[in-house]
Amino acid sequence: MSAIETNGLTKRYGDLTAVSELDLEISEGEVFGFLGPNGAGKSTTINMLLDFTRPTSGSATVLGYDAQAESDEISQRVGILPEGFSVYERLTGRKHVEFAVETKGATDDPDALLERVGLSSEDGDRPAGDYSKGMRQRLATGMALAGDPDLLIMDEPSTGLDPTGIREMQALVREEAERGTTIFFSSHILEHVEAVCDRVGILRAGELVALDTIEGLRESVGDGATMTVTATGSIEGAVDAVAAIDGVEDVTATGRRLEAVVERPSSKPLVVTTLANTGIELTDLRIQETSLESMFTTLIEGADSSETALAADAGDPADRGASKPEGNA
Ligand SMILES: Nc1ncnc2c1ncn2[C@@H]1O[C@H](COP(=O)(O)OP(=O)(O)OP(=O)(O)O)[C@@H](O)[C@H]1O
Repeated sequence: MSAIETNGLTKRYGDLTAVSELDLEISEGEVFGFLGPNGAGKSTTINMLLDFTRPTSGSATVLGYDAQAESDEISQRVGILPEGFSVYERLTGRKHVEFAVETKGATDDPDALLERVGLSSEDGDRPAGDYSKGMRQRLATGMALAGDPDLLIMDEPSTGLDPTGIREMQALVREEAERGTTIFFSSHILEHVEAVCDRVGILRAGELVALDTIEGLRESVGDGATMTVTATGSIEGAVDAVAAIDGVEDVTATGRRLEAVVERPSSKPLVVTTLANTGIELTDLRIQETSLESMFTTLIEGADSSETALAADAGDPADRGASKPEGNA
């Protein structure tokens, strides 16, 4: 059974197609990164999976249940970290978690859940209105973990977290995945997605423009990594042999140093074996990968464009367009 399956899932708001004919299949236990610039349709997709928004056409199943007809079954088994989570100012953090545990009909120890997300028992005693942005995000994550969900849906989970918080969040995602939880993780912070996701889907203006592992995406986009090798003696005689390798370009050598641009990851080891075959002994090898940012720019905007809303840095979340659940009425 797939954890999430969508077939032709489409949402239109008047003339605007927020999500267009989305076909996705996410396996159980997979950590899936859902990427895209602001307004690409990530939250709208999540809202349809959780039946907060009704699709215009198409269908979706979550944990084998129909997203519309069986949304109650789904909500019992899914932990949700919503975008723009707001707290009940006067209620303590612990009360929030207790509420989440009760809603799930579960028996988790609230303090254990708080501890898992880096909040102490003393933090749990404080009104959540006094929490910092990062603490609120941790609290929301603790609430999402109530009842040991089979699927965690996290909309921009790193919002408001400091670098330590981000590392802890990534560790938590990995831990959950090891326990067999499927994780659907929406973000536009590429590094965070690369750090934890098995596969990524990239949405652009409601359309899925890529679906692969990060490594697979590098392969398909053309990696453009720069390899610099240093040899024990002159390496200039090896330029032609290296330039003849498929996927290797712009080979230059001066003295003991050779530099080449490698378009495909699979060509990198070929550079090393080719040099070894010509009897050259290497003392150093450096690879400067293309930044994730430029790779995603290529995927989203096309190679010629310099403009992209997708950034390596999230910027201020307050600047992002909020998409609130619209309810089913
Ligand atoms: N209730 C609504 N009514 C009208 N348009 C909407 C509504 N909700 C979303 N949209 C539009 O649908 C498109 C997709 O929005 P969505 O919030 O899904 O994007 P997103 O990828 O989650 O963006 P972000 O990264 O900024 O959160 C946007 O153009 C948005 O303005």
